[in-house]
Amino acid sequence: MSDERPPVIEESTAAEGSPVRLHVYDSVTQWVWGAAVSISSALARSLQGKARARLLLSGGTTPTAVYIALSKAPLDWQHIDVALVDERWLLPDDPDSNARLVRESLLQRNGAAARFETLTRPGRGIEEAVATANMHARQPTDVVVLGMGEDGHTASLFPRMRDLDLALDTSAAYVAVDASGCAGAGKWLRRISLTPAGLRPAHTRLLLIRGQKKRDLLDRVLDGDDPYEYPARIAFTTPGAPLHVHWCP
Ligand SMILES: O=C(O)[C@H](O)[C@@H](O)[C@H](O)[C@H](O)COP(=O)(O)O
Repeated sequence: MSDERPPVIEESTAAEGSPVRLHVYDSVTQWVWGAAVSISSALARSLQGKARARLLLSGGTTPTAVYIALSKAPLDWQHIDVALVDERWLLPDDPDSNARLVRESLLQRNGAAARFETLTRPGRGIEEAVATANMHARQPTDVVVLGMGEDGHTASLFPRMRDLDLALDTSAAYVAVDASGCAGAGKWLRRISLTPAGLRPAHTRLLLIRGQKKRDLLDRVLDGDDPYEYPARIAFTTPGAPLHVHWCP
């Protein structure tokens, strides 16, 4: 654990070099639009320099409104590849799958033109699904949108999860995980998750959180660097782009 907290700057015009930049909004509406504009600007910047941009999205309850707002952005969506940060071991049309959430929120309106890669497919075993995800992950990732659970998990990396060390240390972008015994995983114990190695190449990293509980948790998460205590720490301890945290009460 480090003694020093990473510097946090509570405004969007943060100084260069800070590993964590906190964007604070007064209302949910401002948060939704602020986060959506940040994601769409990052994608537009990426598309200025190359033919395709790649966006990785988390599930959970928090980001839906942001994905709906983002789906209205006037982007060159047919040149954007959308994939998932993590997935429960469910078929993509399952109401509890992250694929379904992204399909119903982002892949609508302008966003309907994006190319979407699910992490699961009918008839495919979990190791095969992970191998395919790792093959897709060879394409450069531009933007990663993370969430954080109340136990300090991010993606599907849960505190005290079996084989968390392997997931944290692997050079693979995705791994299959077994979250047995992790209350934060709910009833979805088998999952596929992005790893720090998968996060590392992204040019833009965002963490979307809301509410006082998550803000207090964020303070604890930022007050150290041990990912075994709070796996969400990989969001700012993994070398690479700074982490933009978008928060509102
Ligand atoms: O599929 C998942 O479970 C997510 O990708 C997960 O990592 C999510 O981001 C957090 O659990 C936060 O979820 P909430 O927004 O619901 O708190």
